[in-house]
Amino acid sequence: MNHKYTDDGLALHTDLYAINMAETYWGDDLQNRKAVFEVFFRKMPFGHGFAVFAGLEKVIDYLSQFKFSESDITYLREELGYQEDFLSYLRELRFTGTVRSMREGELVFANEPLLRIEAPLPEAQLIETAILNIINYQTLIATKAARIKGVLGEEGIAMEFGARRAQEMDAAIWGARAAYIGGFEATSNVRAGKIFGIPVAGTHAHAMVQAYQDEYLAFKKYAERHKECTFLVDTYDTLKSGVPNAIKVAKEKGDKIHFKAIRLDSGDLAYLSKEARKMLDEAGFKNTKIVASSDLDEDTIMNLKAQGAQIDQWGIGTKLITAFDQPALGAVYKLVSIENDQGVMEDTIKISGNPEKVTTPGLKKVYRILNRVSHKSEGDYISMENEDPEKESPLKMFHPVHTYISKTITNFEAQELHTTIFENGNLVYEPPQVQDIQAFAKENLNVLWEEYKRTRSPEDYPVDLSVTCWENKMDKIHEVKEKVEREIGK
Ligand SMILES: Nc1ncnc2c1ncn2[C@@H]1O[C@H](COP(=O)(O)OP(=O)(O)OP(=O)(O)O)[C@@H](O)[C@H]1O
Ligand SMILES: O=P(O)(O)OC[C@H]1O[C@H](OP(=O)(O)OP(=O)(O)O)[C@H](O)[C@@H]1O
Ligand SMILES: O=C(O)c1cccnc1
Repeated sequence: MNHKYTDDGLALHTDLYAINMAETYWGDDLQNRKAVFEVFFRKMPFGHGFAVFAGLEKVIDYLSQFKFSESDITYLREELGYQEDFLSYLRELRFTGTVRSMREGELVFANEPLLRIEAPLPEAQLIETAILNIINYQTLIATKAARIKGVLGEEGIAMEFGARRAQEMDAAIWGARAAYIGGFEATSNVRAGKIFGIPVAGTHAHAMVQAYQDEYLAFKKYAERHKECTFLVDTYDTLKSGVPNAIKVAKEKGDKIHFKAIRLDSGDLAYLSKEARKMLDEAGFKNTKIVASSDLDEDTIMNLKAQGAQIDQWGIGTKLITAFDQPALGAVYKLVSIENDQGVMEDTIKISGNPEKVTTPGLKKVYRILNRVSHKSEGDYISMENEDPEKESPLKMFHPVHTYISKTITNFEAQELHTTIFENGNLVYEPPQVQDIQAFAKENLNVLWEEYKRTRSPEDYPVDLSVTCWENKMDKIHEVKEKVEREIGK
């Protein structure tokens, strides 16, 4: 650790190039030039049919506190050689922009703006890394949790057990919250419980049985101090020793304890759970539940359910908290509009050989098109800022790349998905409690057809552009191409 500078702020939680770009703009007197950036991802994570947006609360904290501290300024001066006049500018810098965003728990899809940031150019540039860092991780984990919960259904209780395997402490904390947003019932992470007010749950480890070197004694001692008892039964031999010892202690203690559950953490979880269930039932403990853990994910859970495993509660760590099968969401932050020398906003575009990677220029809005008859979503619709899809009936929806895929909607409601979070630097949004966010995410699932919710090969959910938005994009592509040709010809 470099003890020369205190770590007392988050403004330096950025990539060096952002500071160098900010310096370039400032040096060119562009520090008040308005810019608009959008955050979006290009591919659905885990091949899932929907993603669950999370991270906004942390983005709000970050932007509210955005400020270079004196030690940040000293570091930039002494170690990186930035000049005094630029440092004076940075010292005074606060976030003064306007942010429109999806709400946490919203169902989101590839290629639609999750957040829109309108701010003076250097400010907007400096905050890119932190915003992506937050949204990429939390949305990924909330989506993975929703995917796992989708396989478990209402009756399968999901507990987040990942703190020890998470990519560092912040990931454990915010991952626990994201998992809760995605539908998990509890976390084993006590600090996350304290910070966010989410339910905490847990059992005990093999170490306790090893410490007593006697399984019966370990369970008995635990039961002397705890009314609620879940015994881990696989330290020596699940069926010959673990389950019988748990039953023995529960019988001896009678009403003094609540024999809540046993936990299985190794071996054939399907077989062991079925056998353990029989033993518990025969001993009169029909209400005692079975918890399973051990490298679980949605595939293993599906498999175990198909085998008739008698598991009521699921402890899920590594594969959830590290988003094991897809460790990055890949959300990006792209400039869509910039003020010109005359003070007029001009749309910008980033061209790519891959048509799916060409950005969509301009200030836009995102709507969910709800069919008034089925009450299901027809897809999301991205329009230019000044358009109102409800004024268009019938509404033409078409695939933005394969334009021949189209449909016409008549009886619909267009629900705008973005909410204003900051207005000229002022926070105008009150973040909801995480319980309400979880309920909101669950409720949102009602508008999706089942075809988008299945774990394997879900249908592609439509994210379409309005005709005006699409034409604007095509015009911009031609404009940029012509300009490049002209430059080459010179
Ligand atoms: N019946 C089953 N069907 C499919 N997968 C299962 C079944 N039972 C267990 N599994 C999964 O198989 C893997 C078993 O891993 P492994 O054999 O490495 O360890 P283990 O049995 O848990 O023992 P230990 O923890 O002592 O290494 C885990 O991912 C577990 O979730
Ligand atoms: O398998 P995961 O999905 O990551 O779930 C968390 C794992 O953490 C614990 O194991 P660990 O070996 O760390 O400790 P223990 O002694 O409690 O089993 C627990 O028993 C689970 O197996
Ligand atoms: O409470 C448990 O059983 C637990 C918690 C974290 C990791 N593994 C298990």
